[in-house]
Amino acid sequence: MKALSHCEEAMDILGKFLIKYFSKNDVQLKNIREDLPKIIKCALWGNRCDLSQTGGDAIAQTESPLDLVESLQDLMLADESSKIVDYLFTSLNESKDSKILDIILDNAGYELFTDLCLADYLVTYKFVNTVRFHGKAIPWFVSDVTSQDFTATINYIAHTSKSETLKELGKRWEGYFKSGQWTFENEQFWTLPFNFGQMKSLDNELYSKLSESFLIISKGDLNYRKLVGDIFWEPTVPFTQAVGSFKPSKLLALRTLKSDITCGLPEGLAEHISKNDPDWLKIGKYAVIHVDGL
Ligand SMILES: O=P(O)(O)OC[C@H]1O[C@](O)(CO)[C@@H](O)[C@@H]1O
Repeated sequence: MKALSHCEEAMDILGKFLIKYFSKNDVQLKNIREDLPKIIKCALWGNRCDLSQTGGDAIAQTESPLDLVESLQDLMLADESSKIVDYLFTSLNESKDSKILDIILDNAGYELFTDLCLADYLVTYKFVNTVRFHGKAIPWFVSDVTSQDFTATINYIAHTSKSETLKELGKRWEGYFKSGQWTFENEQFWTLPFNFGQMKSLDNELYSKLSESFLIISKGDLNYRKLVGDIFWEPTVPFTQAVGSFKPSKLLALRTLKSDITCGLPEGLAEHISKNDPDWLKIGKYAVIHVDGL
């Protein structure tokens, strides 16, 4: 909760941006096309704020999240966000009313706030109709979201926060849960010692559930490791190949690098960075956006 309340200033900036947007009746598609990648990248960089990086001490995100997106662009080693934006826009014209977004969550605190903002943006502009948030059944990797964290976060934002904007946003989110448009689920698979490639054979029910999805978003470093089998791939091996048999639906992975697994990088980039920045793989400074199925 400290990690969340310490970031109130940054949350307020992002919250104001969204609320201003949501209250306009004449939002142009061209503005959404420009802003959607920024909201996606706010959720990406939210993954820097991870208590496992500081041995449990709260990290404060104090800068404007939207300014950060621009200033951190050079630290993105792969950025396939345009593929996902194209996919979302192309599908806007489909009359399907059952587009499910699944978000495989990572950390509570500021990161969860940015995930909720992204979900709200995608629901508000009808890119998806429902959202299933997948958290952990037991506490996991210091700050991973459990059901208690999830409820406490929405409660804090809707009722305790000092910002009227955040309160408004929190109440919108309570409404989504009341109506059943958003749900929180915490299947056991996420805290079992298996890679996602093993899901189909070990937890077919979950795999089938994810197969209904219009888009799956995987957050963070550990989920990414599980996606690519926790294998030391050559850095240039395509992400799609590293993901292997885990193909329930289209997939978007948002990860800041905190462990020594890489893939999907341009030729020579890994060698170049490791010369100048030997700890590059472990400090959450660099990031990737990878997609599969597109
Ligand atoms: O919260 P995230 O982004 O999944 O980070 C977890 C990562 O942090 C570490 O615990 C330490 O950096 C890694 O072993 C692990 O992959």
